[in-house]
Amino acid sequence: MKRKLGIIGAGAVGTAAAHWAVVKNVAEEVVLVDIVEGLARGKALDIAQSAPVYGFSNRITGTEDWAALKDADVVIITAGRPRKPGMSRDDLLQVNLEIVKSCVENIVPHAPNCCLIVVTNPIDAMVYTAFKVSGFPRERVLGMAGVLDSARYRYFIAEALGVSPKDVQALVMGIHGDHMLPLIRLANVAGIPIRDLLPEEKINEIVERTQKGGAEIVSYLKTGSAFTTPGLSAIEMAEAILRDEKRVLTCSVWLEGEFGVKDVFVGVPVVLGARGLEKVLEFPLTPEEKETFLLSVAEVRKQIEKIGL
Ligand SMILES: NC(=O)c1ccc[n+]([C@@H]2O[C@H](COP(=O)([O-])OP(=O)(O)OC[C@H]3O[C@@H](n4cnc5c(N)ncnc54)[C@H](O)[C@@H]3O)[C@@H](O)[C@H]2O)c1
Ligand SMILES: O=C(O)C[C@H](O)C(=O)O
Repeated sequence: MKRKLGIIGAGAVGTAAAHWAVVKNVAEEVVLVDIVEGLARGKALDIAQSAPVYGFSNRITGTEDWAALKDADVVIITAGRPRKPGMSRDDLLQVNLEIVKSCVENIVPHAPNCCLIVVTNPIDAMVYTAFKVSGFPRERVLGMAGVLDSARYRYFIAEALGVSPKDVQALVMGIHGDHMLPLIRLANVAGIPIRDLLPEEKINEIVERTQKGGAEIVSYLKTGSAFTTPGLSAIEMAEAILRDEKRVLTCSVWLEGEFGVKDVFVGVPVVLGARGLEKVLEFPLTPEEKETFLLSVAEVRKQIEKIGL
C-alpha cells in the first residue's frame, strides 16, 4: 500500500515531524507544505540529504503547491503562530483560526479521504475548526496534545524515581491547558501504582509541572514553543493510522456522549487505526477526576463559542 503523509507548516513543529516521519519510516512519501516561498523546499531538501548518512529511502519534498497533497492518507496541520512568554494558548485563537481554516480549505479538495491531525494551538478549538470546515466524519479529524502531555507526565515520573521512562505508563486527559487531567490513580511503573512509590507531595508537584509543561519550555525558548516531542507525538498518531496499529493514544476527539459529554473536542484515550478514530476507550472516572474533566470541557466550550462556526 502506498502511504502518503502531508505536513502543513514548515516551521519548528512541522520540520521536526517531517524529520521523525522519515527516520521512523512511517510513509513512503512525505510532502511538507508552507506558504512562505522556498521554506518547505529548503527544509525538505535538508532532511532528504540526511538519507545517505542515516540510511532511509523515503521520498520527502517541500512545496507551496497544495496540489502536491493529492491523495494523501494523513495530513498533519502545524501551520500557525506559536506563543511567546507571557501568552496563553488562548491568545492564539483568532490568528490561528484563520490560518487553520485556510489550510483545511486547501487540503480537502486534494486529499478528500485523508485523516487530519491538528497540532496548531489552541488545539482543542483548532481541531473543532478543522472538523467544521472539512465536513469530515469525526473518525478522520483528530487533535494532538494527549500524546505530548502524557509523555511529559511519564518523563517527570521516571525522573523522580530514577527509572527508565519506557517503564512508566500514565495518561493525561482533557483540554491541552491548565485544566488538563494527569490521572494519578492509573499512573504506574511496570504495573506498580505511583502512589506506592512516591510521596503525595512529589506527585502533586509532577502533576502541576505537567499541566504547565508547555509554558516551562516557552519561558526558556523565548521566541517559540516546544517542537521535538510535539513533532514526534504527531508522527506517533500518524503512524498508528498509516500502519493500522490499533494504538491506544490520548487524542482530542469529538465526543458523542462518551464520558457523559457530547458535542465538544477534548482529550480522551482512543484506539487509532486505518480508519482514524476507531473507538473511544471509555472507563469510569472518580468524582474528583470527573470534576476536573468537566472543568476542561467547560474551558473548551468557551473557546468554541468564540469561533462561531
Ligand atoms: N498541540 C500541541 O501539543 C502543540 C505543541 C507544540 C506546538 N503547537 C502549536 O503548533 C503551531 C506551530 O508551532 P511552530 O513552533 O512550528 O511555529 P513556527 O512559527 O515555527 O511555524 C509555523 C509555520 O506555519 C506556517 N504557516 C502560517 N500560515 C500558514 C498557512 N496558511 N499555510 C501553510 N503554512 C502556514 C508559517 O510560515 C511557519 O513556517 C503553534 O500554533 C503552536 O502553538 C501545538
Ligand atoms: O505550550 C505551547 O504553547 C506549545 C505546546 O502546546 C506545548 O505544550 O508545548
